[in-house]
Amino acid sequence: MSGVLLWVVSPKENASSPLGLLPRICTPRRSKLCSKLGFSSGVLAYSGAVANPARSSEEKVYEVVLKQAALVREPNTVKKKSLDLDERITEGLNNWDLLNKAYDRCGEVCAEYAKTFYLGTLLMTPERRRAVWAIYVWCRRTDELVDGPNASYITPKALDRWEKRLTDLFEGRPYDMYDAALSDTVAKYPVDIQPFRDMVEGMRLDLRKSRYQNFDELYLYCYYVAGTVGLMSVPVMGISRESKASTESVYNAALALGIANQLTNILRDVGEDARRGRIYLPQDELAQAGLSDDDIFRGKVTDKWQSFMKGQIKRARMFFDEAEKGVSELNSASRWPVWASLLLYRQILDAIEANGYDNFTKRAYVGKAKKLASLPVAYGRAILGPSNLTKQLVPR
Ligand SMILES: CC(C)=CCC/C(C)=C/CC/C(C)=C/CC/C(C)=C/[C@@H]1[C@@H](COP(=O)(O)OP(=O)(O)O)[C@]1(C)CC/C=C(\C)CC/C=C(\C)CCC=C(C)C
Ligand SMILES: [Mn+2]
Repeated sequence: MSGVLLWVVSPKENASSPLGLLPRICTPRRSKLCSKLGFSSGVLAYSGAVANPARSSEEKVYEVVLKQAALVREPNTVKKKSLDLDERITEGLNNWDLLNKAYDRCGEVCAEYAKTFYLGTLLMTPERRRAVWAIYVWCRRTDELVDGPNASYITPKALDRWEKRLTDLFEGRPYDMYDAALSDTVAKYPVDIQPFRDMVEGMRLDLRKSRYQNFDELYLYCYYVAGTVGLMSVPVMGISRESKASTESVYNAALALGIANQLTNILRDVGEDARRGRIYLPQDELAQAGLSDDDIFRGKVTDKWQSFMKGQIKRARMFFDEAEKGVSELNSASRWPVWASLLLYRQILDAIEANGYDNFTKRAYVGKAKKLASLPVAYGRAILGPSNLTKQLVPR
């Protein structure tokens, strides 16, 4: 995989170190829009937000949610050029063969990097399945830019080039096979470029920032790198025709699942991140708990650490709870992989608890037996259709 990423790194940039600190002081506020925004008050309460004229991250992100929901309702407003494959990759093949091959390759990458998820996608219709693979591969490649073997060569300029390439593929000018698959997907489904751009923004943030002052800042980061995945996926996975939920509420749930996954990822990887000089925990909450960066670097499990971790885990679970409300509203064939991924990822939090909150030296993981046991549970939930409890606010 890393080979296909090298193009964004110019030889000149190889020499420079991309890691630097540029902390940004954010000014969150506890929004009255809380319930309207679809965040449980408990979730917001944890953000430690105070009255302030600046918009909170939740509000900024909610604007994107509304935009995505509107696109699904009015798909015709999205005008995309048809796929115009580059000569470099069309030579000797017609577009049809090429596209099938491109999607197959996406499936292979997906199977290699995320086996359980890949198996889940096999339950989806062939069209949807390959579109999800194409999105997965683009996300994985984007993440690899800052997390993969060539990460130390990645500069903001390289990310600018990656974003330019993204624009090109949305306009029907894919650069390589994987891009060609995504280019086709975004032409077929009402997928907007904004969440993709925002994910690249998250990678920029990772290059320049290694501390988060408060939960509002961390929330924005989690949106960029993971909430975006939820917003990208819903138009492809589809909302059930029987669903009476509003489109916004489904997108909100998708966003919440991305945030929950990322928060869990962060809590699992505290030790690993600290060894790279990174602390993805709200600084103000650490201070309130009587903890400092040095405590994290020392990596000793103390009473203070345990009680801090309990609060962080509680918040991550709230986002999972928020996400649960939307899964049943998805198309029936998409529900099982999403339930499976939700149940599996959430169990990482249980594993952190079972490790006595030692996420400095122990890696929390879900064992094979538990993974297997979760699959029929996910299936059971997936066969239950959309709830009748939510009111349809807008036609779909
Ligand atoms: C069915 C399903 C899960 C679909 C999503 C498929 C998809 C496009 C996944 C892309 C994931 C990806 C490669 C993201 C790049 C950034 C990243 C790596 C984020 C972290 C994922 C965990 O990966 P890992 O443990 O390998 O992390 P390391 O890189 O090793 O540190 C994240 C924690 C976030 C992933 C976020 C999601 C999968 C969002 C899921 C939300 C939905 C699919 C929406 C579901 C809809 C409703 C209504 C709930
Ligand atoms: Mn990663």
